[in-house]
Amino acid sequence: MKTIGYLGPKGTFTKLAVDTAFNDEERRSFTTIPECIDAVDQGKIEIGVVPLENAIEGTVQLTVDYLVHQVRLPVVAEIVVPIQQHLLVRKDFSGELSTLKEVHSHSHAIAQCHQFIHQHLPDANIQFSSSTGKAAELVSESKEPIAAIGNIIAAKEYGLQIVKENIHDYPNNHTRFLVLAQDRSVVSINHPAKLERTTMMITLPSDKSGALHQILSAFAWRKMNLSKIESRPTKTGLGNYFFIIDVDQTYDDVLFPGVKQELEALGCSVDILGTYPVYHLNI
Ligand SMILES: O=C(O)C(=O)C[C@]1(C(=O)O)C=C[C@@H](O)C=C1
Repeated sequence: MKTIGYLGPKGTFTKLAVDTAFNDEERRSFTTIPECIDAVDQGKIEIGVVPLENAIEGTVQLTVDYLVHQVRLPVVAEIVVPIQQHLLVRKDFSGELSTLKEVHSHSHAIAQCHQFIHQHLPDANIQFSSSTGKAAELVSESKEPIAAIGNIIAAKEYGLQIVKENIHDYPNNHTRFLVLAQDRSVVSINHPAKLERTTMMITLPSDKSGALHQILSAFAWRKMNLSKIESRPTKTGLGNYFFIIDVDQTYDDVLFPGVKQELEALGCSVDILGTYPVYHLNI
């Protein structure tokens, strides 16, 4: 039986994404994203699912950085799920929201609810946790008037009440999760894929004027549709960046090798991080 690792503990959005996409594979919870990625890399589990990007807060930098700088694992699928953030407190809490002393959650969840916190919990200390599930667990074990931001499953798993629903600051809140595996044949998601995507990493030669324009031209004249371009530091010195580029089509033997050749001729280095189906799922 295959095992799927996820950012845990129970009640996280990552777990929700896993349960929505997969059937009977075994699940194993990890406290951090790197631990989950390492376990796939070391062959302790076959599949890992980690958050990549949220519609409100953007990229989960830890995931990108760890995959680029530490452990290169193929991305074999992407799962996109809606994200509804709720304010969770213990069932015996009956005070006003303004009396809550602390609000706990994952940094991305906190960021998705900044306005709500600003308006309704101005005196609460913000405490970051390794996941929304961890925050809910912590609140359930505390006697203090504190809250967590998390989902409905976390409320159920940790016996908490939802005092305020849908507290994320913008509608259409979704998160992209990456499915990582050494062998893509072990991954089976029984839903129709919405599209195919290829993620590339491109490092520019230093200080070459017009380099980014030339990179984009290589895709543009081939009519290849980019859905994301983001720069990240190479961690080799100030001003040194690489680009992560998502192309909304599957890797092929004509267009992609052509782009690669053209970019390498410009002095860029090009890596394919994965070519994979994208599943938009409803929880
Ligand atoms: O803490 C969780 O529940 C997670 O699964 C992590 C995570 C994230 O890293 O973005 C996933 C989805 C939400 O956007 C908030 C938090």
